[in-house]
Amino acid sequence: MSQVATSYLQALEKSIYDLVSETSTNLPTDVRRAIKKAKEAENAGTRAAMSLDTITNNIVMAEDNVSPICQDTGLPTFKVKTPVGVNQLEIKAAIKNAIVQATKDAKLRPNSVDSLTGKNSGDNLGEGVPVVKFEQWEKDYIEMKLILKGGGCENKNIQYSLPCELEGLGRAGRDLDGIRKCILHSVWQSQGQGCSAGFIGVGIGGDRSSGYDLAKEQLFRHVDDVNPNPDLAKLEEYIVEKANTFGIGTMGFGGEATLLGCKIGVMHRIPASFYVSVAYNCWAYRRMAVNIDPATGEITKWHYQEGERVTFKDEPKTEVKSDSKVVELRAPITEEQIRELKVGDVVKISGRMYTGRDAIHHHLMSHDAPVDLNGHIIYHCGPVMAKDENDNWTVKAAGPTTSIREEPYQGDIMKKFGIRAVIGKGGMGPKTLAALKEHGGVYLNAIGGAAQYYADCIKSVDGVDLQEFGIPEAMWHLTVEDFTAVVTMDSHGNSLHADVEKSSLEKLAQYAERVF
Ligand SMILES: O=C(O)C[C@H](O)C(=O)O
Ligand code: SF4
Repeated sequence: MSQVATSYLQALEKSIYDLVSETSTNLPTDVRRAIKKAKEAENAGTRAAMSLDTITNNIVMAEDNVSPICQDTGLPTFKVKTPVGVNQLEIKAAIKNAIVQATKDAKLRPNSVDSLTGKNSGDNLGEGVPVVKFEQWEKDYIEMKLILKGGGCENKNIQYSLPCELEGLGRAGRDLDGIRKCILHSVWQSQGQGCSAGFIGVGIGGDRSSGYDLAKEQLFRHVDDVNPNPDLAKLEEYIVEKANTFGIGTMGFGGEATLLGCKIGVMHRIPASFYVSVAYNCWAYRRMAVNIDPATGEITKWHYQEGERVTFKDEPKTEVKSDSKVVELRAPITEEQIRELKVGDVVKISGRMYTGRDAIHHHLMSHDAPVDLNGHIIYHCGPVMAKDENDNWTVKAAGPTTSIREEPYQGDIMKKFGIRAVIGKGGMGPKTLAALKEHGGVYLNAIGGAAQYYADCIKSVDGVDLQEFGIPEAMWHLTVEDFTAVVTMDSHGNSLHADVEKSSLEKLAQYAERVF
């Protein structure tokens, strides 16, 4: 291969690596502005304001450390437009190489799992992973867009087939008003589980797959653009305004900011089908795009950076509200200590905790635990890990994962092993709530996506079990200091999540009347 061709390929790979690293570690300017607006909407001292404080601290830390904003770096999805004549096979190969390198450098979590065997490939490659979609265009440069959309918000995507019946809103018919109801419902059903305050992309029409594609395509629009279709522009504005009256708030803790953006696209459908597809994206809205010179492989432009840059540095700190009790916890914890905790209390944990998520919960149902969990704390977390120069594990990113997935197991496992506390995000359901009451347990909510903030609380990694499940799913033994979380389900039958779900349903029901 000629010298020119080699240096083009090297430069291209480096450009893609930079795109991946930047997307994972540095939120775009338009997203930062939306988060700043959310922060300004919250009353100082509330749980929502404190959570947003943690989120903005985390954004600063991720940028400074050049480390993932959230540990779940998602399913890397590239959309590439190329001038006629550019070799797409070379671009695909360069994307794969860049992904492997970014995974080695802990800019991405190894996230590609064989769906049948459960084996993690370790390098983010796999059948259909990463997702790369090409299109040709008339322009003379390459445009490459990337979105790293995590699993928790992906799980909150929803597709409606009209006509349908919706909780709180009644019948949604095949017209603009039916569409309006579906979109409002989609935000409500997400609660805090997709790490609200979030952004939604909506696709009207198409079939089941093209509808979702259209919804996801909307996530590449600028947060502050205006839809060229006046009906959709009106609907987008309406949805953001009304969704922010639901009172779901950041992480579902209650509050003013629930939805930071709504972008709607439309396409034709066939007579029998009428889909409204909604793609929910967490606040950690990691999407970026670059233009690349096809002669040199160099980046010529970064997108989403227009306007005033919000750094979140040197912002005044929100103090913990005076009526929240702050309790220090250290495992092993007694039942008496747990029974004293009430919903709304803030806990600061120091000492040992163990990670455990989907594979561990499934495993513990039918196996012994590798360590004594009596009185201990399980953290629903799949971290990004790296080895330091002495071959010791270090934590690169470690926020909570969505706890509701463990609902079928959690109560049984707590009782079986004597676990006293679980930390996660988004809350859990009635089965776990009943078990917390019976056994003397507590659910602690951490701030989803705040992976740098929590990684900083982890002072050492003292061991690991069940590593065969892959890095995110292994049981990591961590020593933490001042790891802060909020009691959102206590041992007296109280659940903030159940309360917010109920009150937000009442708010949703106020919008049942026809508007469009
Ligand atoms: O997989 C994770 O670490 C988190 C996930 O994105 C989630 O929101 O549950
Ligand atoms: S943990 Fe939250 S912020 Fe991170 S990917 Fe999942 S939904 Fe997004």
